[in-house]
Amino acid sequence: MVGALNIMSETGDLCLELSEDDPFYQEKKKLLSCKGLGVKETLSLSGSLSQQSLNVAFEKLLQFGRIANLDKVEVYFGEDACTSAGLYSVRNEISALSWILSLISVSCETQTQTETLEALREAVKSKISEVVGEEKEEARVDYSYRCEKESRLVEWGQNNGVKSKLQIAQIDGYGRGAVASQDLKIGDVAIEIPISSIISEECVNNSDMYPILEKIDGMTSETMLLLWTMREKHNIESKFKPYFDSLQENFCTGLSFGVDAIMALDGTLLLDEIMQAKELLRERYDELIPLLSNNHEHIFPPELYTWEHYVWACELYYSNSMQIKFPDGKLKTCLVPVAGFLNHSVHPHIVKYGKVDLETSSLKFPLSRPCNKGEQCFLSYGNYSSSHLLTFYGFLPKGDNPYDIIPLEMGVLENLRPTFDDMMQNLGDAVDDSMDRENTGWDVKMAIKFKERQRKIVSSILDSCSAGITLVHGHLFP
Ligand SMILES: C[S@@+](CC[C@H](N)C(=O)[O-])C[C@H]1O[C@@H](n2cnc3c(N)ncnc32)[C@H](O)[C@@H]1O
Repeated sequence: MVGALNIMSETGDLCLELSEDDPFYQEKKKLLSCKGLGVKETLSLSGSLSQQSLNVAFEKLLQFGRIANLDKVEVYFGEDACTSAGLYSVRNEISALSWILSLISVSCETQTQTETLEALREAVKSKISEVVGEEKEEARVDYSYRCEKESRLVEWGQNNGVKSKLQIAQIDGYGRGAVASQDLKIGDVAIEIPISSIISEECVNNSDMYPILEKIDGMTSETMLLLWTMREKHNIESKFKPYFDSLQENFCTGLSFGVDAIMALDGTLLLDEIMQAKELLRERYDELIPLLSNNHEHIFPPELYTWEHYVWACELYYSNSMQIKFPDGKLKTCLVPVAGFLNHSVHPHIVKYGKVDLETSSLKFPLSRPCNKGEQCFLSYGNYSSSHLLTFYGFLPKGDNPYDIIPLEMGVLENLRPTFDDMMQNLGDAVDDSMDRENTGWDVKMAIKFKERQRKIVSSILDSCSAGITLVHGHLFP
């Protein structure tokens, strides 16, 4: 819980409090104070409020909610990431607004507060549509694709306690995705998965691998799970067989980029990111595999632990795993069948999903903004830059990605311009459109697309530098 809000019915006050359990309590306390707010705030909602007082109350509630709902990256950038309109990120805005709504909904209200709270609820809902307004679109479903493996997994889910209000389909530009099968409103749970249907370290702990792996120095629970997955994928008796059968044979992330694609990335920071990630994987593999071959071939069959199988498993975990907080308080890396079909968006419907519900022993995916029947339901994987998404997930998000733009200070504009001029030169000229795209590989196409985007960003930074410099000069030498 990121904060608390209660209504004290006798006085009609609304009390907000930042929870001391918040992992970024100190940082958020500072950010609140920058906005003139404390960790405890009271809003007076007694009687019927004028429109102006209501606006003031809503603004205060939103400012508090935004800071209480900042995630790790947003806390790190803090005020630097805050726009003049007070927005930190779309994810944060949706998160803050749905948080406010959920708190208002559960509050006990007296007769006099009903009207005020209803007006506040309306204000929150209209703000949510304002933030994501342009993002409502029907999913373009490819009906020629017969979702056989996917349907088998959905059926397996139903037999294992999975509840879903989404349908799995092949969607243009996204691979498989989840489409709302009915109109869903804020707070509705789109998918619910019992913990028994989640793949986590428990699976390794209950397997014959565990006694061997636990004796290996420096072995982490993530690596154990990776090794378990590499073998379990081929186990025809596996409880999770329909899940493994539904996975792609090739993930097509940046880690699988071939030489031509790597060359096409020349001059970008992504080239370094991919090369470093690949080298790290190779080093880990070379250290790990000899430890398994020591007399344990029956448990770790060498043909299942090849370099190719290892990269596949790493790509699976990079692109499909989730960090889930379990009732024992531990954060565990998990694979979550069915929910793994949810794609990412910078305008997500689901932002809060990382914690097992104690009452139901299940993982719930509640909506933070409405999703109408026929629309694709999106998750937020996190505030990632395009280079991270391409390296580890193999896609570039639609439209501009706000996390590509590092908050810049006016004072450093002069210093930045030559750096970005150099970067622009290194990126070279735009690719000739007449290039033979028909015979270009998927990886080269993606590399070229990434480079085009980088060119656009660097060019827009150069424009901003020039505009900023002109502005500063204008002030100094009117
Ligand atoms: C958790 S899976 C989601 C389901 C996936 N589409 C499938 O067919 O299995 C993550 C992968 O989905 C794809 N993906 C997720 N969000 C996307 C987006 N906004 N645009 C394009 N592809 C996306 C990427 O290939 C990513 O590695």
